[in-house]
Amino acid sequence: MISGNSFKIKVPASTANLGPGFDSIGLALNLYLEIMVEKSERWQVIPLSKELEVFQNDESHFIISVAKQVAKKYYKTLPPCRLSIKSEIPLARGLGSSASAIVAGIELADVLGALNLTSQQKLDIAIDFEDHPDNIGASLYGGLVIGSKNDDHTEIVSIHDLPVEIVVMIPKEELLTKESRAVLPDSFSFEVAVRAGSISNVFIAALLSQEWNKAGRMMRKDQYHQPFRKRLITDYDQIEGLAYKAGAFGVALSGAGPSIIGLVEAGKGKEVADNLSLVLPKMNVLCLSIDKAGSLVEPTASIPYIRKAL
Ligand SMILES: Nc1ncnc2c1ncn2[C@@H]1O[C@H](COP(=O)(O)OP(=O)(O)O)[C@@H](O)[C@H]1O
Ligand SMILES: N[C@@H](CCOP(=O)(O)O)C(=O)O
Repeated sequence: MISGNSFKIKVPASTANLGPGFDSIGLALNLYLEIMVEKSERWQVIPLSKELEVFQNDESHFIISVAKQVAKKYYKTLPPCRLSIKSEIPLARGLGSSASAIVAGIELADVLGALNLTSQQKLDIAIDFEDHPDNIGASLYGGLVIGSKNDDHTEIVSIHDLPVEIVVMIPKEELLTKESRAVLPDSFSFEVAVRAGSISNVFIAALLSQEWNKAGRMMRKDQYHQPFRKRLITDYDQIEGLAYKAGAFGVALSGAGPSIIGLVEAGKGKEVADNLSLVLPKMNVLCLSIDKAGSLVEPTASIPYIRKAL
């Protein structure tokens, strides 16, 4: 439990779906949203990253608004603070920036309102803001998460020892998740739903048993969203081919896009990313690893990170 007048919140980015795990599978990435929080006379936001300068700098800021809504659920009022925010997570590129912001808002409310929420409670609250557990689950728990949202409860399994690196190919253009969800069908036939579910099942089983090529084949066969979203992504098929050729065992749209991920066996990511950046000069190609900690809160006195209540 953090007390005192200043603390820091750190939340990882995430990539969702990994192809066939639509709205269910997420992976936390080592790119971070970081917020220094200090008590103040009024709510104030100081953006420390250029990309964040577009947002409101008062209490209408998204992260503060989430925190206030969470506090209200518990009949609490939060004391005003100054938030100095920096972020390595590009906005609207399919790397879960909105989920990271939501998780940061929940952590903010938890500390300032002394709510002492468990991870499961944070997850159930986060689901009210973003209806699918893939990104928020990964940002909260770290690692690989497989989640299922049901009427009153969200179940999550999180796995922290997957020997995989992630090469992310990020275009300059943004694509809002809302727009990318708008091209998806309203329903599937029973036959397609069964096939799509079986592909997702084999994918996750193959990934966990480290049958990399089988996992990669299943990523390519996704039926839920990629066939419909590909047309929104410039040169998807060509980039997918280049990523396989460079050594990725599986390639997929990152979340709702437009970024594309290549999954690579641990230790080979840098070489694959270096090769891809040569052939994709217009994209920002990063070699990332899996964040294992999930969201963290630490006092700014710089004592080691404190884990949240489980
Ligand atoms: N750090 C942040 N501060 C304020 N708003 C944010 C932040 N990060 C994300 N958002 C909001 O989330 C939107 C992007 O969400 P979304 O379309 O779901 O893409 P992403 O794939 O990055 O999550 C941004 O345009 C912004 O409105
Ligand atoms: N399952 C969601 C994931 C959206 O991720 P984001 O990082 O693009 O917000 C979807 O595919 O719509």
